[in-house]
Amino acid sequence: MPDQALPTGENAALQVRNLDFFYGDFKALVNVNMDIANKKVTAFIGPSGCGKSTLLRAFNRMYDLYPGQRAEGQILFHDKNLLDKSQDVNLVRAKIGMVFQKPTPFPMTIYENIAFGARLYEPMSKSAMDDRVEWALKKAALWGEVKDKLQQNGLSLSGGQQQRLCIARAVAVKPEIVLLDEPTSALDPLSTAKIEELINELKSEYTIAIVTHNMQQAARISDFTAFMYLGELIEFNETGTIFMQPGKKQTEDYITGRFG
Ligand SMILES: Nc1ncnc2c1ncn2[C@@H]1O[C@H](COP(=O)(O)OP(=O)(O)OP(=O)(O)O)[C@@H](O)[C@H]1O
Repeated sequence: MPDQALPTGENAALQVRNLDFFYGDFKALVNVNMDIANKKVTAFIGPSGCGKSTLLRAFNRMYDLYPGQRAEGQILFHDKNLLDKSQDVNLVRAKIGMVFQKPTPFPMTIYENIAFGARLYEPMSKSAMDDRVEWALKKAALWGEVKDKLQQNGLSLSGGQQQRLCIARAVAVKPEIVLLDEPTSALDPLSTAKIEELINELKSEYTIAIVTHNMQQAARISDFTAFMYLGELIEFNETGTIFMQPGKKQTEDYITGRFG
């Protein structure tokens, strides 16, 4: 018996409907349908090239930056299709933030790494910004390590700290959803554990979608897991069910390491 029902309608932060995605003529996502649960962690797993990052990048229209890439179908966010050209893409990205595989701090101070994005979306006084920077760094469990060196370059931090800085930068804009694309694959086990702990804390306030190649990580931190293969969503369920009683042979083969 799953300990939580699959998200539907009112408890979904995003509703994905008949989503196809194209890189030029190549169809990388085929008719994806799923709901992303509000204030839960949803993990995306599957072999390399199955479309996990493509799906995540559709959630905040990151692909819009690249000519020749297009999504068809619907991703409903507060009852509106965020794929519609009429939707303000900057607003979508303010509400749906993203953290990438490789830590990507801006080449500026730790303070400015946080303040830069926050300022773009919400002009505020210096003291309000000081508070926001401290708040975001605390949310990302980094404040204690950097509070005395906020004017140091963000690139001077360790890889794990840089990734937490990127999470702080995403959170500083006060998004509703945080997308994490393999956020720990470039990190050592200790930094990975810190980020996993952080994800667990963040989910009380944010909806989180994470792509991971690490099966144990998906099992440890997610409430729901989606298994993808060749651009299709093969199976989506409560994480315990996916790992203990997968419904499809392909899912079972993947999680037991028989392919992928
Ligand atoms: N910019 C691009 N142009 C053309 N095809 C692309 C592009 N990016 C991805 N693809 C193709 O789309 C498919 C899905 O790629 P995607 O990066 O979403 O997979 P993934 O599951 O995230 O893989 P990985 O686990 O290796 O990161 C693959 O066949 C890939 O080759």
